[in-house]
Amino acid sequence: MSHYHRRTKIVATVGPASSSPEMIANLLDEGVNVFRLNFSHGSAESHRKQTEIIRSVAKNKNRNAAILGDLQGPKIRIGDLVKDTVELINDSEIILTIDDNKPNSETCISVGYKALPKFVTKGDVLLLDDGLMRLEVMQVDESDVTCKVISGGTLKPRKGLNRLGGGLSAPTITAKDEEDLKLAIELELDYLAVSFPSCAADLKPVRDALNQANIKTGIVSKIERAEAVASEDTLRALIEASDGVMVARGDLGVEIGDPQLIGVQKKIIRFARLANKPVITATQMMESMISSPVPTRAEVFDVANAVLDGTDAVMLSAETATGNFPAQVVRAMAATCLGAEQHPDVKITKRAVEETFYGIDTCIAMSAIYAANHLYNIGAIICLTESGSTALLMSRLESHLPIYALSRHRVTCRKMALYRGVKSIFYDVTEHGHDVYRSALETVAAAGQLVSGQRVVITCGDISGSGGQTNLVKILQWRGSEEEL
Ligand SMILES: Nc1ncnc2c1ncn2[C@@H]1O[C@H](COP(=O)(O)OP(=O)(O)OP(=O)(O)O)[C@@H](O)[C@H]1O
Ligand SMILES: CC(=O)C(=O)O
Ligand SMILES: [K+]
Ligand SMILES: [Mg+2]
Repeated sequence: MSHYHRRTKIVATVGPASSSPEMIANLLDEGVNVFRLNFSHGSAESHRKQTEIIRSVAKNKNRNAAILGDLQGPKIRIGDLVKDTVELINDSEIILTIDDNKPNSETCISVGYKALPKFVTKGDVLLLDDGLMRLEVMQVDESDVTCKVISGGTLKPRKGLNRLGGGLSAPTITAKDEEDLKLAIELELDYLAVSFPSCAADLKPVRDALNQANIKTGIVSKIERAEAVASEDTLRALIEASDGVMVARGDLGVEIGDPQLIGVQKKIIRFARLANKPVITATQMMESMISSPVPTRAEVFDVANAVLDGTDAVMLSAETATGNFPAQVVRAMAATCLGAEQHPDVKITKRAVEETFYGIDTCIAMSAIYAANHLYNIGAIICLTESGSTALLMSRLESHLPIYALSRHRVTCRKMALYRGVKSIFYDVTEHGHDVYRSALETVAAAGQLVSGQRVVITCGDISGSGGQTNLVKILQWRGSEEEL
């Protein structure tokens, strides 16, 4: 009965194509673990309603799905255009202006970001619409930036503007973000993504607000600015100050260039795992499935590559928010993850062999994975966890075995939905008295995991239920529910 489970988690952005209870149910059935609400789109009321729908559908299905809110952040966008679309012709000249009194035309486009002329200089390359169009800065004066079109195309209103190499800075938390932060706290979202932080200090307003509200929402830092990856120390400190990170390839790719992004993705994932933080790989993973029922082979390999890099989760954006095939893309992604996870490199860990552990819980978590990976006839790893930290530590090491994380806190169960290889089950340890091990094994067996005779590695604290730290690892044999242990 023991079967292989997908370890890599799937984050799906909810939008007009996926907002109904029926579609949320479909997406859960196809394997979505985390739903993303993008605060760049939709009203507070729509996000409130969506949160309610996701929670009630997940509850009916007895699924621990997390919700991730994604702040808009200081994304620099062009303003409205003189027409629905404007053609940018190669080698022609256009002006980006911050002067609100200047009339828009096909060659004069307004930009709300007032610091633009201060931050760009002659020779800079500016990218529009996630890099689809390219401009070179020819001349800068007080309110106008005159550019030559290097690579033209059809421009739509309110598209993003980036500078190659980064450096277009604005405060990380905008007035809109402050409102959305309040909403995230009101809704007690499981995770909140902060857009465009350039260093650890940028997270402080969000961290302070969450602490003040005394809620467990985890901060996910979106790595999408050249500055955040310019130095390894900055990147490490940013990851350390976060509860998780996202490789936000849409903006990061246009700032540093796709050829650089290949190595940077691997580095961010490696640093996150070493810092014991979960990591999401995002954007254009199966982009063609917005309008096609099957992914391209290149997309399948891009998703697989992120899995082999060690990502906890892969993310879908417009594919599920506005695409024509939301359920099919989740199915294709799930199948791809399962395929990639067959690679021997991600089944056994080589990490930590020469590391010194400073915490007892870290040592227990690492020992449990090593024991499980090397023990004959083992069916599962089980951890009893209050905050989920043991499950997170365990999932930083590669294994082919499922980590069953049993917690009596609903919020812990939901947050663990993001961790690679972890299956969370709601289980109130305080109701099981002296028979905790047996009931824990029965719980996992009921989930369909264990075959009689298989061994199980289980970790817990000696005073489970009081929040005491994990200090015990035990190996037990499952002999079926009718017999004695
Ligand atoms: N809630 C929503 N309502 C309407 N459209 C949405 C919604 N969420 C996403 N979309 C659409 O899906 C596209 C891709 O989704 P995504 O979340 O990546 O948006 P984005 O604006 O590119 O992201 P970001 O805000 O991170 O820059 C968006 O450009 C938008 O057109
Ligand atoms: C997700 C996002 O914001 C990006 O990829 O840029
Ligand atoms: K956003
Ligand atoms: Mg972005």
